[in-house]
Amino acid sequence: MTDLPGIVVTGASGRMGRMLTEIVTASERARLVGVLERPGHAWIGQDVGEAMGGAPIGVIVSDDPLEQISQAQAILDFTAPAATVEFAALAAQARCVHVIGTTGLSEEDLSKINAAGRHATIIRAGNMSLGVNLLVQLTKKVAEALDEDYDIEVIEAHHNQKVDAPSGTALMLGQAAADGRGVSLEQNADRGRDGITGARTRGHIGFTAIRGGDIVGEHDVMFATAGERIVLSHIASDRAVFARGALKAALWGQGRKPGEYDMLDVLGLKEN
Ligand SMILES: NC(=O)C1=CN([C@@H]2O[C@H](COP(=O)(O)OP(=O)(O)OC[C@H]3O[C@@H](n4cnc5c(N)ncnc54)[C@H](OP(=O)(O)O)[C@@H]3O)[C@@H](O)[C@H]2O)C=CC1
Ligand SMILES: O=C(O)C1=N[C@H](C(=O)O)C[C@H](O)C1
Repeated sequence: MTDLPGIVVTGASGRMGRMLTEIVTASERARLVGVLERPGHAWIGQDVGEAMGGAPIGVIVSDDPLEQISQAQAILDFTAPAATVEFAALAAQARCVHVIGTTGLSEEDLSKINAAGRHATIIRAGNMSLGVNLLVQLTKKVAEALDEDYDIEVIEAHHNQKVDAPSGTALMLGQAAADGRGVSLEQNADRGRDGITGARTRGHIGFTAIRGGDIVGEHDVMFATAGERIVLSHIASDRAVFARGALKAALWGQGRKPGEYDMLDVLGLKEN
């Protein structure tokens, strides 16, 4: 029992933090050794099971990331960019696995995470579900097969509390489309249309973000041309798909050398 990898969940009271805490607690392949929230949070010092409205599980919510991470084999981190950069540095110190689901990371954040990857095993993806990672590979293949007569549009929908747009998943799908086409996403992305925009630029990859209610996460990649449209689609209806993917990544990362990996590595979907 005690040789199971010890997992710390960050942002425990968040939508994903709660789901991750439940999934790790129920797992027979890992043990929950710590949960984190920010200093001053109402949950600090409480048993996380009770804080979530259930029975105690013997894990107390802490605001001390250094102490928690130093006793763990992996951190599951779905929080916010500033927190994730801090946790990556601590994961590097502790030489452990850092599974990053946080989206909305800036180039500066990414370069700090990359530096942490010299000592930590970092697995980062804007979406940890099997379905979306398959969709990424399908998008690349369809984009490879079609020319610029097909306009590519990525449409995403999320709940009304989401703070970043386009979603991390939409950016993964846009990147896959750009890779399939052999072009740079930065130079071809069309991320905000408003007013007299002029006609669509041939070859651009468009992004549209819908925010409403409690939508968990929906993504379409549309290839539209005169007379027909192909739409590749994914709907997440339960956050458990992300949490299960994150735990799978943490287990896959055990004993893996430091560096940066993604879910395609974990799921064996990466093409050479
Ligand atoms: N890759 C994937 O598969 C998925 C990624 N995500 C991403 O995960 C992130 C979180 O999403 P979601 O759970 O919906 O967001 P929530 O806002 O519900 O949860 C985020 C949690 O992180 C906490 N937090 C922020 N800073 C710190 C800190 N310094 N120390 C400890 N805890 C901290 C927040 O606390 P407080 O409320 O006090 O700020 C909050 O509890 C987003 O970036 C989202 O896009 C979501 C789902 C799937
Ligand atoms: O914030 C969310 O909720 C989600 N975020 C991720 C993203 O930005 O793509 C993944 C999922 O779609 C849910």
